[in-house]
This record gives sequence, structure tokens and C-alpha cells, in this order.
Amino acid sequence: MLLIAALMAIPLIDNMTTHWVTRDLNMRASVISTALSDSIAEAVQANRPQQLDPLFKRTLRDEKLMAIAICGADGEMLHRTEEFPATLDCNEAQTIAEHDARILLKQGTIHVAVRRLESERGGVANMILLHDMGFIERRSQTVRTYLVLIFAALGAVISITALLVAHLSWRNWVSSVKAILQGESLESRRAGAPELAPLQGDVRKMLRQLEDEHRRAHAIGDEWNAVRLRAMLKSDLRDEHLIVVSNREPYIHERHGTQVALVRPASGLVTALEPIMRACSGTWIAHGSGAADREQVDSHDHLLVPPHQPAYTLRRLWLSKADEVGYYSGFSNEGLWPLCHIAHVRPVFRQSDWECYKRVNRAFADAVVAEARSEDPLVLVQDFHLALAPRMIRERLPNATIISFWHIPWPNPESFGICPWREELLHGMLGSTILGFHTRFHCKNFMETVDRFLETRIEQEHSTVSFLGEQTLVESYPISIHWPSDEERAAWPSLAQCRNSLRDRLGVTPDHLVALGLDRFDYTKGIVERMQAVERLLEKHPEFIGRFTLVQVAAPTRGELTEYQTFRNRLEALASQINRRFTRGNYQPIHLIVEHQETEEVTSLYRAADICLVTSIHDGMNLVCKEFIAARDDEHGVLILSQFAGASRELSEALHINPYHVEETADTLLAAINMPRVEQRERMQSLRSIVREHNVYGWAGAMLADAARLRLRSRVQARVQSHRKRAN
Ligand SMILES: O=P(O)(O)OC[C@H]1O[C@H](O[C@H]2O[C@H](CO)[C@@H](O)[C@H](O)[C@H]2O)[C@H](O)[C@@H](O)[C@@H]1O
Ligand SMILES: O=c1ccn([C@@H]2O[C@H](COP(=O)(O)OP(=O)(O)O)[C@@H](O)[C@H]2O)c(=O)[nH]1
Repeated sequence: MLLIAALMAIPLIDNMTTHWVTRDLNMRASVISTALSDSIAEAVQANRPQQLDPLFKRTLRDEKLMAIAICGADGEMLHRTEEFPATLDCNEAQTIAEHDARILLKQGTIHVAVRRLESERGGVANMILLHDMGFIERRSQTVRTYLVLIFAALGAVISITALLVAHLSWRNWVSSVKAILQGESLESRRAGAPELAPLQGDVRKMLRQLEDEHRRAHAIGDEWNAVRLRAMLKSDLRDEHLIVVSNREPYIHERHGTQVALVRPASGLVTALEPIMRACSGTWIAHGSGAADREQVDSHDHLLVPPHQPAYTLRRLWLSKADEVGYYSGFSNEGLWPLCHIAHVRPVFRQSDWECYKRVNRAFADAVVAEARSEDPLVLVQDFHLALAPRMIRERLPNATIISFWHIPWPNPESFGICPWREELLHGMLGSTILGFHTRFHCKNFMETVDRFLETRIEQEHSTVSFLGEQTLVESYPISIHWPSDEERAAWPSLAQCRNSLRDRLGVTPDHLVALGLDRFDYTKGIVERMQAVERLLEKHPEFIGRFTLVQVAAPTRGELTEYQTFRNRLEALASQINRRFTRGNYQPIHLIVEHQETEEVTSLYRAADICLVTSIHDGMNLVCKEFIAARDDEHGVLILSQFAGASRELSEALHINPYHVEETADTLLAAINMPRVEQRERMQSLRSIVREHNVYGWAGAMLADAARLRLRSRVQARVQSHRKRAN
């Protein structure tokens, strides 16, 4: 560009130079003619022009003056110096001088000036002065060369400066892009490079649009199902092999005498994750806790499940009895479980349990690494048994996408702070890419806990925690259940069959009122408070004695722990006491079944009951209430739900209670018994549409959509960094 500009400037400069030089030569001609006028007039008058030769010779020493001639008044040439061109006469010289004063001869361009000379004695002559203009061309050439050189130097300086500026701007821009990708605020960076702000704005907008599209495409609210989840895994996550890791396994092989029995454990975690694994396939790593488990696996400890319709691989992990006791019963169930549930049970923390917990978490992390099929696997770490595993996996597989889900509540910082290894646990969890809780409230508690005990940067706006150069998205994903298909529903026994078979078993009439409680035998489930409410109902409304029964299924759980044994004894005693009080013939108000029920029986019980009672004193989510809703395709039945269960946030049409308020629960029981069928239907319809829409595929879909978004981010980030490296 600069060169072109220089070449364009040359004719202009030539013109100006010629103009200045012509003016200069005209002045010189006037000065010379004035100086010589007397001598010339005298010589002309004396008619001896030759006598001027010495004078002209001296004058011609000026290198630019080339020749001189003297013309008479009538235009004839009187005298001329040797160099004066023979072809140029006096009249022509006069004409040229009056026009542009230049003539091109074989010597080059010549300037022609004619000056009239008058002597005091009246003699008149014209003097012609020829100046060589070749020097102008030489000077013009020099000017051209300098001009090109100057412009070239200028160009070089500008280019180097531009390169420097571009380099600095690129670095600045790259780090800004990096900041955007990491979700940082741009305000401080903008202040440093205002000229880059629009560009940064564009990049930020582009990324947001990408993310929004992702969210829109996978928004919970559109109906989710297994097919859609599978399709999403395939399209958005390149069909990545899914690895789930949890303590509890989905299928347990138990030994019953000489027989091996397959048991589906009573666990909300298993209830939720099993359909996800059926839909997505992959590998589920879990503790092989069944007495006959080892006999069922191959040499890699693998087993295809479900046994009659294999869809995914179960990888069983073996633990020594001592490790199982220390890690599961000890640190997890005597320490973290009461720590996270407000159940007024004092957590127990033992150093030896902590050592087991660390060792077992390491074993699970090793198993994940062994099962990974790529450098950046998609790993779903489940629950409080494995708080350290995310960091341990991250150390071995830095590019893994680790989605951790905490299935139980997260307490406030004061409560959590009593744990002697609080920092280690938080450090472990923050190895996750995404950390999920059931509710926003649990997320908030977690963020506050992190803020209290670790040096991190928390961005509330983006729900992220940055720690040791890594970022964790802390988000709420309310877990749910598989919504039964028409085919599955068609296989269910009818409502009437379910009602009648239960009432037959109880030895009561078909119109007998039944409330159902179905839980693990856990002190967090509020079973004591539930029985007290039934007792209070019967005290206040004796008309229901003989007409109302609470059927309470309490599946044995964690029975090796004293706390659970004590609780069971207390509850059984309470049930007996209430039953003794209100027994009439065969009738007992509380029917306690301390036995694990298989899924089919559970569904049948849900369909048989008039009321489902979920009175947890604290519960992460509680899936029993959602299963009850799903089972009631007759759109009847009333759900009484504790306000301290995560599910109460979603299920607003349930009758909410505070389980500590026994009187209120008793009154709510009465309201449920008396609820008109129209109202039951309205409430149940609303509850059913919520659970159908927010099913477990939506839960997994939301997490996987976020994972896909973050994987995309880190790919863009990696690309920006590699560009930067190349630019450096
Ligand atoms: O495995 P166990 O020790 O026998 O205990 C059973 C499960 O209990 C807990 O379930 C929690 O997860 C549910 C699903 O998210 C949720 O609805 C419930 O509120 C929680 O209590 C525990 O978190 C699981 O790990 C256990 O497997
Ligand atoms: O005898 C029983 C008792 C419970 N459950 C199942 O155990 C799960 C309990 O999950 P929830 O989330 O309510 O609580 P958790 O026990 O996981 O704390 C539900 O799927 C129940 O159907 C079962 O299969 N058999």
C-alpha cells in the first residue's frame, strides 16, 4: 500500500519541482540580463557583438546556463555563443518563452528565457538565455529514490508495530476467550483492552447461544423417555461409554439354603439408575455384596444384566469384611448419613473407618480407570459412599467428565463442619466436573460449606466453584422414576384385584380404609411419627377403629448397626403398644411387615391403598411417593408427604405435613380419608403429569446435556490454546 502511495506521489512531486525550478530560472535570467544589459547595448550599438564573447564565456561558467544569444529589434540573430542550437531562431525562442518556456532538444529539456534590453542611449535588443533543465530530472530521480526508500522504511516500521500490537492483542484476546470459556467475568479484562470488547462480546454471545440451544434441545418439560435419552447420548456425547459407580449394586445374588436367589435391593439409587443403564448401556461398578455374587461373574468380575434381558455390564468390586465394615457401616452410615440428615442421631467418626473409606474409594477409582475405554470417559459417581473418588479419578484421567450425584441432603456449614475430615471430603468432591443435588437448597448449603472451609472462587451466577484451577458446576437435578409404559401397565393386576387381595390378607372387608407406608427400616423415614399420628387419629376419631389400618412395610437395612437395631426394637414395640390399645377381635390398626418386598408386590400395594404416607423426618428425595403416583392410573388415592422430603418441592398437590407435628398429621389423615373423589382425581391428575414429565430420563438427560455442553466448552478451549501456542 505504502509503495503504491509513493509511486502515485511521484508525478505530483515532479510537477511541483518543475514549477519551482522554472520560476527560479526565470529569476536567474532576469538577474543575468540586468547585469549584462549595458555591455550588450554598447556592443550592439557599436555593431560589434563579438566583443561580448569573453563576457558571455565568464557568464556561462554557471553550470546551469547553457547558451546565450542576442537578437536585434527586428528579430534577426545578431550573435550567439557556440552552444546555442542552430535550429532555434529568435522568433521561435520568443514564442516558447511566452508559453511554457521549455523545449526538448537532443541535449535534453531546455529552459528558454527572452529578456528585452534597452540602453540609456536608446539601443534595443533581445537577449535569449538557455538553461539546461536536465538537472531537474536528475534531482527528480533522486527524490523518487528517497521517496521509495522513506516509504519502504515507514512501511517496515508500521508493519513491525502492527505485528507487535496484533500479537499483544491476540494474547489478550485469547486469554479473554479463555476467561469466557471458564465463565469468568469480562469486566476487568475489558478495561485493559477496550478495542477488543466488541469481539469478546461476540464470542461470549456465540457461546451463550450454543449453550442455550443445548439447553432448549434438552429442556426438561418436553417428555423424556429411554429412546430420547439413548439418542441424546449418541448425538451429543458421541455415544460415549457410560461408567456408573456406586456402592449398592442393582442385582444381588443371595444364597437361600442351597439355592441362589436374585434380589433387587430396596434403594432409591438403584430404582433410579437401573432404567438409565438399561437405556444407555455401559458399565456399572458396584460392591459385590451378595453371598453368592462371586459365583456369577466372569474372570473380569463382569456380569451381563438384567439376567434375562442383558442391557449393560455389572462390574462387581470385592471388599474385605474389615473394609466393608469401616467404609460402609462405619464412615458412611454411622458418620456421613447422620451428619447429612437432620435426624438428631449423633454422627460417629473413627480414624480407622476413615482409613477404610479412603482405601475403598481408591479401589473404586482404580476400577473406573480399568473400565475406561477412552482418555475422557463419562463417569457417573453416585452418592456419599464415594466422596473421594471424583478427585482420585481426576488425578488418573484428567480429561474425564465426572458427574457426581449426592442422593441425600447436604447440611449447613455448621453441621458439616463437625466432620474431622471435612476439607478432604470437599476436596474429593470438587474433582467432579458436575456435582448434582436434588434441590437448590442442598446446592446452596454445599456452596456455603465450601466457602467456609476451602480457598475457592465461587460464582453464584454460574453455580460454579473454581478450585485448584478446575471448575465444578454445582446444580440441582431432582431425581425421579421410570414412568411405566402402557405395556408395563397392562401387565399389572387390576385395581380391584390389588384392593381385594390386600384386604383378604388383612382379614377385613373390601371397603376397609388402608394407608400404606413403605420404606427401608431407617430412622430418617419418620415411621415412629407416622404410627403416633395413626394412634392420635384413632384417639380423636374412634369411629375409625376397626375401619382403618396402616400397612407399614419396613425393609430391613443396615441391620448390623446398633442404631438401626435400637430403632427397629423401638418401632416394633410402638406398633405392638398401639395395636394392643385398639385391637378389636382380629382387627389391628397397624400391620407391620418387616420384610423386603419385590417390585411387583410393591406396585400391588400402591394400587391397593387409599392413602400413601411418606413422613420422612429428612429425605434427599424419596421415590416411594413418586412410585405411588405412577401406580395410580385410576387417578385416585391421596398422598400425604413430609415437607422435609426433597420430593415435596415438586409435588405441590400432595397433602404436606410436618412429621414432628403429630396432631397435624393425624388431622391430615382424617382429611385424606374424607377427601371427595373429585378432589382426589384433580390432585392425582396434577401429580401424575408432574412425575410423568419430570421422569428419571429427564434427570439423566439434564445432567448429560450439561456434560455435553461442558465437553464442548473444553474442546473449544483446547483449540483456542493450541492456536495460541502456534501463534507464540
Ligand atoms: O444402599 P443402602 O445402604 O441399603 O441404602 C439404600 C439407599 O438409600 C439412600 O437413598 C437415597 O437415594 C434416593 C434416590 O436418590 C433418594 O430418593 C433417597 O431420599 C435417598 O435416601 C442412599 O442415598 C443410597 O445410596 C442407598 O443405596
Ligand atoms: O420392601 C421394599 C421397600 C422399598 N423398596 C424400594 O426402595 C426404594 C426406596 O427409595 P427411596 O428413594 O424412597 O428411599 P431410599 O430407601 O433410597 O432412602 C423404592 O424404589 C421402593 O420401591 C422395595 O423395592 N422394596
